[in-house]
Amino acid sequence: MSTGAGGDVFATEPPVTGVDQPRIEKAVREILLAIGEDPDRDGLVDTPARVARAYQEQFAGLSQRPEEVLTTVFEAGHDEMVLVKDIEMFSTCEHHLVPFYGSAHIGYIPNTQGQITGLSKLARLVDVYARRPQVQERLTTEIADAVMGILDPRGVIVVIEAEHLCMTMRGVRKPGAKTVTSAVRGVFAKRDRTRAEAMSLIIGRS
Ligand SMILES: Nc1nc2c(ncn2[C@@H]2O[C@H](COP(=O)(O)OP(=O)(O)OP(=O)(O)O)[C@@H](O)[C@H]2O)c(=O)[nH]1
Ligand SMILES: [Zn+2]
Repeated sequence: MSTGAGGDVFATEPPVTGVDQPRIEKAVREILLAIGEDPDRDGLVDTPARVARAYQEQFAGLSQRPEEVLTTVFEAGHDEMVLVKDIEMFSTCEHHLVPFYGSAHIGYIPNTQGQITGLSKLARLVDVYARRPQVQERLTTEIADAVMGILDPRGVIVVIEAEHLCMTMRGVRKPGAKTVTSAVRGVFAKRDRTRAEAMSLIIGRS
């Protein structure tokens, strides 16, 4: 369980360049040739352009910033835990460029002014980081650090459960294996009982 403090996550953000679609098209054509396929046959002729469009979507998070997404901040005077669980997420394993997918759960305890954000904004934040080449551990800590850095809550907990297609369809071939990662900050790192309460709400165990 990662317990490091948030803060410098924004300093490591990649530059916003967007996805270069013509370059992807050229590269995909090369890959098709390299696997011994004919990129000009009927079924494949539009594939490079399709993949370029799909990558535009799959990697859209590279040109989004967490602070653009976690915008709506209310002062609701609520200073107890807020937990959004079972946020469906799809990401791309940066080692093999195949999907890993599953659920993200985000809980936080607002600061003493009761600053909260819109619930959908937490799900949008997951997408900002998931739509990048990722490893699950970094995805988890980046979400936690962004919530910490932007909402300044008393604490945050992020748990992600995912299946990696690189472990399912190739390599070790273990369908069904789930990887669970967590990152806790603030009171969730300091207080066992607070963390246990959140964990029991998230996965029914403490
Ligand atoms: N920690 C971590 N490992 C990951 C993640 N996604 C993929 N991996 C692992 O990254 C490792 C890459 O290992 P390598 O030995 O370089 O690559 P490989 O020969 O394709 O490895 P195998 O998958 O074992 O066939 C594999 O063990 C993957 O299971 C992730 O999100 N987190
Ligand atoms: Zn992989």
